Amino acid sequence: MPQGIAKGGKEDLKLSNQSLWQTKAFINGSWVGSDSNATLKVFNKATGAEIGQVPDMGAKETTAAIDAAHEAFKSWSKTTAKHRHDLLMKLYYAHQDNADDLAKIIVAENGKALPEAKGEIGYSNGFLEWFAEEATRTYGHTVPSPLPGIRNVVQMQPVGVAGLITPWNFPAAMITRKAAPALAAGCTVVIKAPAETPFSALAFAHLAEKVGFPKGTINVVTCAKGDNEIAVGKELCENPTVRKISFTGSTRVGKILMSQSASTLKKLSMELGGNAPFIVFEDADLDKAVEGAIACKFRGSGQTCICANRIYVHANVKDEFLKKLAAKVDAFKVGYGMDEGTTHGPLVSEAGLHKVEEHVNESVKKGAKIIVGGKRGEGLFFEPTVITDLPEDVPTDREETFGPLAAVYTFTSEEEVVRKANNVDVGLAGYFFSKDTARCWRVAEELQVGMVGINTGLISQNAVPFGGVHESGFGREGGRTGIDEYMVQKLMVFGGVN
Ligand SMILES: NC(=O)c1ccc[n+]([C@@H]2O[C@H](COP(=O)([O-])OP(=O)(O)OC[C@H]3O[C@@H](n4cnc5c(N)ncnc54)[C@H](O)[C@@H]3O)[C@@H](O)[C@H]2O)c1
Ligand SMILES: O=CCCC(=O)O
Repeated sequence: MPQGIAKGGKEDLKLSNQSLWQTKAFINGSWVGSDSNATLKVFNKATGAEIGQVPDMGAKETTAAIDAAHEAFKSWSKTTAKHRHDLLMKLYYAHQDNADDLAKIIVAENGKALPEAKGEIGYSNGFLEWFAEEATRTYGHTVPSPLPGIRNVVQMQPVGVAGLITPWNFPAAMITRKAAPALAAGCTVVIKAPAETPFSALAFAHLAEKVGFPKGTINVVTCAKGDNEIAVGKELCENPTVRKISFTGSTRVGKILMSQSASTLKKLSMELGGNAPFIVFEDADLDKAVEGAIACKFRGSGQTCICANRIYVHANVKDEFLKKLAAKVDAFKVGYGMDEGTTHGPLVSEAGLHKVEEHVNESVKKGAKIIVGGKRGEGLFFEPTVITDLPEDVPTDREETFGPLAAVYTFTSEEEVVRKANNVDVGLAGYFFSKDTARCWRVAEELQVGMVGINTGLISQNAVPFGGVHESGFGREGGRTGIDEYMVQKLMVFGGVN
């Protein structure tokens, strides 16, 4: 249970590179406070210690950041792809050199355990490297014309200023997954840092400044949750200078941003919530399935958009699966992420904690059985929990828990489980375990999701397209097409070529 209470302030982190810890926002190449001098306090999610304050900005500062990005776009968009590649690689190496410190910043502001934070930094830095390389491959194409004397050329051009709105669950990786392709394409960016975890965003800006990104190419606006967050988001969505919005977060907020962006018809990428099914067929390798469920369900203490939310296990193997799963969950060491041996951290907020508690309590009230955990701990901690015997119409059927709750259902046929798996409005990730090759193809094709893990619980990689279908949003991040989200096709038709 929670350990290390009363520690976790910024000094405890003992950063080798203190300059990574920036406490001002970054606009037009300058570190600035808010116009009103208002600040927002940021807390260590495990210990409750205040770790620092950052400016609480609003629409006015956001407009200044957009103007700066617009000015910088004029020259940045004209740089060669090789130049952008070289600068992004410098940024990649700067991140690699500071990897340990960057991971500690994530532990302090997000709460995940240090090994997992290091994993996030590896993932995050990978986007810088990947998109540095993709910068040089933004090929256009030629099209044979049906008309005489005509030659068609399609060139890829950067869309313009991009507004990037990122969540707290991957404070570093969600920024590089958006900013790296944007910058590689020739766009300039305004990042709205999450209120819960602004320091990783500011460390990113600091390293970008150090390696020589020109002023205005990267701007970071910080703000508190509530009115200012809404004002910043609205300005990004409604300001006609911004030509692209990329958002990762809840479906609820994604819909608001999409409707705000309609006034200026912006190009959009929406990476929204999920409700991932995780299916264990009768013929699955159960040890591998348990390993996959642990990795996928409890990553970030269950606070990832691709976490398993509904674990369906064939009735004939359910008891064995549950026994193995419960033993592993029981062995977690929950606590402050910098403490030796900690495997899992707290939730990010009281609202997040409350949601997990509600999901457990409502399910139990309707007849579900708790196998492990089930209660709040101190502060923002919730015991890693396994429940089973879920009746019809429990919260996990309808929405993602976004917390350390493994809800284990049973099924008896492939048709039944695929139908249940698809019976949600969202479709981000899905997983299943089976040794039957034909079934693997069949179920992978039938699941209505953007990404499917077959005999694995880990699917995230910088080299593959990440994104969903239905109310999980649209657009793909990472992979070969990730840079296209920040580019537009320009058709050039040359006449008189006789
Ligand atoms: N897809 C994901 O990775 C992801 C990330 C965070 C939360 N969620 C989902 O959302 C639920 C609630 O968490 P939450 O309240 O942090 O999610 P949220 O969607 O409210 O917040 C996500 C991010 O969006 C920003 N945001 C919120 N309202 C905004 C607005 N009006 N304009 C501009 N930006 C705004 C915030 O910076 C926040 O960090 C979670 O339980 C989970 O289901 C999903
Ligand atoms: O939660 C959102 C992103 C998760 C991931 O990239 O693996």
